[in-house]
Amino acid sequence: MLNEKQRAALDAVKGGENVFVTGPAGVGKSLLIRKVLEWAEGLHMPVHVTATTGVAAAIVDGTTLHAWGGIGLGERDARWYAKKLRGRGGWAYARYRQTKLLVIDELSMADVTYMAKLEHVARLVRRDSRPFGGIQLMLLGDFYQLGPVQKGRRPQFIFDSELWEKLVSKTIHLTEVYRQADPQFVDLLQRVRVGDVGDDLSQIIRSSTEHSLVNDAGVEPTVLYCRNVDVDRANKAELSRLPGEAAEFKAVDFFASRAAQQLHGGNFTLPATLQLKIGAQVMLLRNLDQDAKLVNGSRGVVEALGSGCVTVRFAAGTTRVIEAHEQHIGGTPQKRLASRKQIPLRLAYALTIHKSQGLSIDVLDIDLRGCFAHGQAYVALSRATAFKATRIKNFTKGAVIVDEAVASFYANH
Ligand SMILES: Nc1ncnc2c1ncn2[C@@H]1O[C@H](COP(=O)(O)OP(=O)(O)OP(=O)(O)O)[C@@H](O)[C@H]1O
Repeated sequence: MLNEKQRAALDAVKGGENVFVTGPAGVGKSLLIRKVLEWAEGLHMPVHVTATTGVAAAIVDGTTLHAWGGIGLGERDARWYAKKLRGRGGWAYARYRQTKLLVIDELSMADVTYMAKLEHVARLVRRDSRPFGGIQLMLLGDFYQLGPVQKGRRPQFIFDSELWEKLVSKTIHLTEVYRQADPQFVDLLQRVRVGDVGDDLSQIIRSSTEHSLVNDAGVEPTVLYCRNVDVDRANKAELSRLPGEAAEFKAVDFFASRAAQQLHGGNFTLPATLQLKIGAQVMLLRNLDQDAKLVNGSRGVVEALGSGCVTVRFAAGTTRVIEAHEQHIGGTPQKRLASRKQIPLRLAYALTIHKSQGLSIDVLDIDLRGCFAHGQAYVALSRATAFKATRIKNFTKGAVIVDEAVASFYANH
């Protein structure tokens, strides 16, 4: 059952508004997307669900916004893309023409320049001068979570651009947090979210290092790190500790052209090579069975290795044979543009905080050493479902970084 604010958001979408749905982590933004889809399916309304990153897209069973847009990184002039899309006809063109409602999840990570280019291309392709060429938008995200990745620079948030007023006609704040049941933990997270971390709170957070994390069905907690190097090191070290030779699964890639390869080759969420041993801790990379709680982010332990399949005992209690899955980027099932076939698993001893945005993680070990980005500590902590099942190492007040622009956006909206 949707709560009042979730219903208001759904009604605003039904009423044709360009809605921005925001609020803390775990308030049901992703759930709302599923409700919008159910409504739109009943009307046979063409809706496209996208997210700003591949990981976030997999959580809501959508594609990346880049795959929807079909303009690569958008480095050229909007007119050039519009001409090319029109001239080629094809699916990218049809997507622009047919989409009535475009859902964009994890908007906080949207790149402003890219979004402005996409909006302009949509107007040109659809020959419609309204914002986004008249495509209705449902935008979701929390700007207190991670922002766009811009090396060495302060992130530029989309709400700070001229585009914002054009894109959003209504903002709805969801406030009821569902991911965590304990009100004290919810309050702790709210304070970390806005950077209100005093000595009292720091002490409580540091006391979490004494929590003994219970293993659910023999699955070790996943450690969230700030940096890729720490994640790779931890995953390799843990795998090498297991006895025996690792089995290697190589992905089978398909690209319709060299351009498709250059554009999409690095965008798959499935790994190019996957090394596993019996006993290895893994994470599922696709939504396999919602009812059995086998979703993107579900963790388990490898029980058996077959040829082209892996048996995993999941923390939720189920054991499943996981077979290769084909991930498509761009194109359509009839006309592939880029695809990768691979077992949808990755080693899950460790994960970067950036890759965890959007996930719920039941038993969580966090190492905040080297925290460098706005929202990073909050994203890590808010993945947890219970404080007692969370351990936070290397916490300092300095790890909680809040961009002033975000604070003033929420003060004014
Ligand atoms: N109205 C509701 N009643 C009961 N449970 C709900 C409701 N809305 C959401 N939930 C549950 O709360 C949990 C968190 O929801 P969801 O993942 O959609 O949050 P989110 O806002 O997208 O989080 P994040 O910002 O971290 O991506 C999910 O398990 C979801 O099923």
